Amino acid sequence: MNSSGTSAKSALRASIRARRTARIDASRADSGGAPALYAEHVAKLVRAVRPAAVVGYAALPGEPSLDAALTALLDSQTPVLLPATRKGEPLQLGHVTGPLDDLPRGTWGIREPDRTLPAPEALARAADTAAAGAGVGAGAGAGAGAAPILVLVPGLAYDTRGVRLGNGGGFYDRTFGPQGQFAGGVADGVLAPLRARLRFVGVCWDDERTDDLPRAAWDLTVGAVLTESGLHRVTSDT
Ligand SMILES: Nc1ncnc2c1ncn2[C@@H]1O[C@H](COP(=O)(O)OP(=O)(O)OP(=O)(O)O)[C@@H](O)[C@H]1O
Repeated sequence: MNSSGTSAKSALRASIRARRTARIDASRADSGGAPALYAEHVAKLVRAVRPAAVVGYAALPGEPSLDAALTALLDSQTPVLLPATRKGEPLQLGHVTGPLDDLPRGTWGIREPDRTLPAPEALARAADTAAAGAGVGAGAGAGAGAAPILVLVPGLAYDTRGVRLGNGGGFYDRTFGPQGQFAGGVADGVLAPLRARLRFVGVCWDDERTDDLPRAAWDLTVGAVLTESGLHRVTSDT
């Protein structure tokens, strides 16, 4: 991506962050039904996808909150993992075992699980645990028919092709993007089957869906975008 793409991204981030700040102020007056809407849409998605595990995120003020959605998944015994960030590194992931509000706050005040692993390892274990529970036999490469892993990806904006504008740290790109931790040759016997199970769904607000975002070679794209109004398929795979 050229420097005009980079500055276009920065300008867009600034305007979306300003709108999110205004949203926080507005929601103080109106307690808002958005978390319930996201919970409803996530529940519907989970019923359709039947994932072995769901990777969520613990929202900061202004971001769409998945707290109600993830709490409902935990109540129904669906394994939920949350990310932990370390500057300049791919995401780590850890299982949530108790109430989201009990989680310690890590970098940038984000609630993070205290026991985490690199994402490939964490997801391979989650997949194995789910397979053992279903009596299918362990192995991240449990191959065709293995249950997907749903990854709910927070974004400042998504375009109609599923291109994402993140917060600028590159965490999701380093982990799941085309040049990230899961990238590798087709001959990669461990990562390839695990990667094939990942289903990326972006999460943002309706007014953050846009026609065309600048896209860098490393940017993660998603297969659908979830907003307060529901699930939106992307137009084509990029
Ligand atoms: N696979 C990778 N390895 C190393 N650095 C990477 C990789 N992918 C992205 N980056 C770096 O991350 C930085 C941020 O990228 P970008 O602006 O696309 O982030 P973002 O998608 O908005 O952020 P985030 O995923 O944290 O929300 C860039 O400087 C980029 O070089």
